[in-house]
Amino acid sequence: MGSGDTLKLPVIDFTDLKLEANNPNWEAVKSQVHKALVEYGCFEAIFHKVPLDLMKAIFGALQELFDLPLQTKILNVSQKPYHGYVGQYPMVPLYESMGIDDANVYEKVESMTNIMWPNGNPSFSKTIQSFSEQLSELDQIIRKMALESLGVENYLEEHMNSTNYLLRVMKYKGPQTSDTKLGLSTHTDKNIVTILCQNEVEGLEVLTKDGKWISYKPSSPDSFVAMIGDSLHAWSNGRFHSPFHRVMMSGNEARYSAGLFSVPKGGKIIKAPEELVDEEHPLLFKPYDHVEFLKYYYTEQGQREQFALHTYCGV
Ligand SMILES: O=C(O)CCC(=O)C(=O)O
Ligand SMILES: [Fe+2]
Repeated sequence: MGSGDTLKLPVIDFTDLKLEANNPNWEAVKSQVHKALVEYGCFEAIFHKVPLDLMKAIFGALQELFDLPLQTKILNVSQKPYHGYVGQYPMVPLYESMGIDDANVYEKVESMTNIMWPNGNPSFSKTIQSFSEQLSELDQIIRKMALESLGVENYLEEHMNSTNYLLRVMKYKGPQTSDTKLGLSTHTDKNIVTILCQNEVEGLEVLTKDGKWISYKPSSPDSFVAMIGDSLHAWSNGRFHSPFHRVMMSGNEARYSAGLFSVPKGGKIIKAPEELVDEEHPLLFKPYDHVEFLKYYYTEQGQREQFALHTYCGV
């Protein structure tokens, strides 16, 4: 499995598409989304709603955040596993990250900001909140198209209301060598949909179903990576793929990235709609609670599993 140079993620243009307004391109883009989610579980989205100065501001804010002393950063703790500060892991020494729960809600962001900066930092809060809010429209467009394309749009409202937004921000130190070093280990995301963006330093790689690594290279300044997580894989009864991916780093420069994760709320049971279960598509996963699954995933056994969800609740 070498890194493929010629392979590329599908690119899908969301220009002028809105959640609430009709657009003649909706159907055509929807079928591209469907195809990409079935074949790759992932694609590059061109989405202009996040202005370039907000993109610049977000990477400035990330630098400011990760420049704080470690004693301060570890004060960002969360009840949910992997939602707080993560870093200083011997397996991935270049990596650190922080989670901001309900990042599209100003008061929620502000309470996290005030832990990091006891005297407040409203411009940080505003940047994080507006970025998350603007980008959440892309998440909602993709999920609407995904459900429509499966013919189960009658579940849309329930599906949308059962999630909240976690913004995870990442810093990967440059390894100070031209050799390639592991930034973040191979994994699948556990949530519904992830939307990623990065500063000018590349490193994200996505594994195809037939075992080839695609190195992601954004084709425009308005590019994001959209990716399916295990929850939507399970909910769609396997129709949509959730791809393995990792981050590989080389060189001197730090890589900053941000991911908007739509995450099932605690207590919500993930269960494939009956319309998606039939003789040809037998049920793949028993209904499960996402937060309970995460607790299992972050145990020692869960961490050793390549397909943790299969072991946890596979039929
Ligand atoms: O930094 C990236 O581009 C990827 C991060 C990632 O895969 C994750 O946080 O789940
Ligand atoms: Fe990921």
